[in-house]
Amino acid sequence: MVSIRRTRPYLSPQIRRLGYQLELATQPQHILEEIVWAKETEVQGLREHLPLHELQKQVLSAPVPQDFLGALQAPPQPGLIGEVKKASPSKGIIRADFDPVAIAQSYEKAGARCISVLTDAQFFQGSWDYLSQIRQAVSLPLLCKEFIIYPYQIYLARCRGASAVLLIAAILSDQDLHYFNRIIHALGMVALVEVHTLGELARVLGMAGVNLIGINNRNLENFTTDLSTTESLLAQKFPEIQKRGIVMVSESGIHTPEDVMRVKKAGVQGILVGESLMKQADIELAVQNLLREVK
Ligand SMILES: O=P(O)(O)OC[C@@H](O)[C@@H](O)c1c[nH]c2ccccc12
Repeated sequence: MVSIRRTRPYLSPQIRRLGYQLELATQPQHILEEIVWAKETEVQGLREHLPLHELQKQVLSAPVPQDFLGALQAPPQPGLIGEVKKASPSKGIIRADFDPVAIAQSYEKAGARCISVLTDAQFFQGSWDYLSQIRQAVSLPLLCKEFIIYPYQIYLARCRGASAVLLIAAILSDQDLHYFNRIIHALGMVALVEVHTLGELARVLGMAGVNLIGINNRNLENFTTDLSTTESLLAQKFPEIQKRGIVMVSESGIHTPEDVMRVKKAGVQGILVGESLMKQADIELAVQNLLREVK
């Protein structure tokens, strides 16, 4: 179970001088905590550059989002969400020769249903600009792959052309998850709510209005991936998920056509794949090969 402290614990020098023995680990305990602490500062900077009320005005003239959910519901399944990913904290640079627009166009040509765009600069070498650039170059629905901790980022995603926004259950309280999901829907988008444990899945299923859930196969503490995460979580909650018609996505660690069939059998309608496609020179060919058993 990964738990995070939403902000960096801070003790002023004056308080420290009082000499109480405060058992406070001031270093981040894992990568997710480190990323979320950095986001706090980043969003503060974004707000200074463009205040929320200005951003909200821009939303009014932004184009209507595409149907992300509909794209994943179309046969044959699972549909591919291809991720535009230059680097990650665990792998470093994944693709040195990185042209986000060209990559997105290859995904579209090869039959991906949606595209995931990493917007985090510090840890994934992504960019908010990639989202707008890709929006102009392809017609597929786009997922904003961000560490959302404020509604501000949701409005920004909508302005930059996203149709879906990632919400990570591990970093949000139930209240924030529910509230952010509602904002995303109110803006005409859909939330991909990401879980990686049974406890998180149960939390999310306890919430009304969730219609798209991603199971992350990556262990967030040691970065290993294991597709049995998708199998085991789905097996334990399948009747409820099916009854509610929730669209399920398997995320991370999908490398081969066999992997694709394995998560299909587990019951997902979509797959989110980055690294294994980004590592290959010809992305179009790589997608066609990955999806060759999907009929
Ligand atoms: O590169 P992979 O193993 O195919 O994984 C893609 C995607 O699932 C992964 O990038 C991801 C899943 N959840 C996230 C949350 C934040 C950043 C990245 C991610």
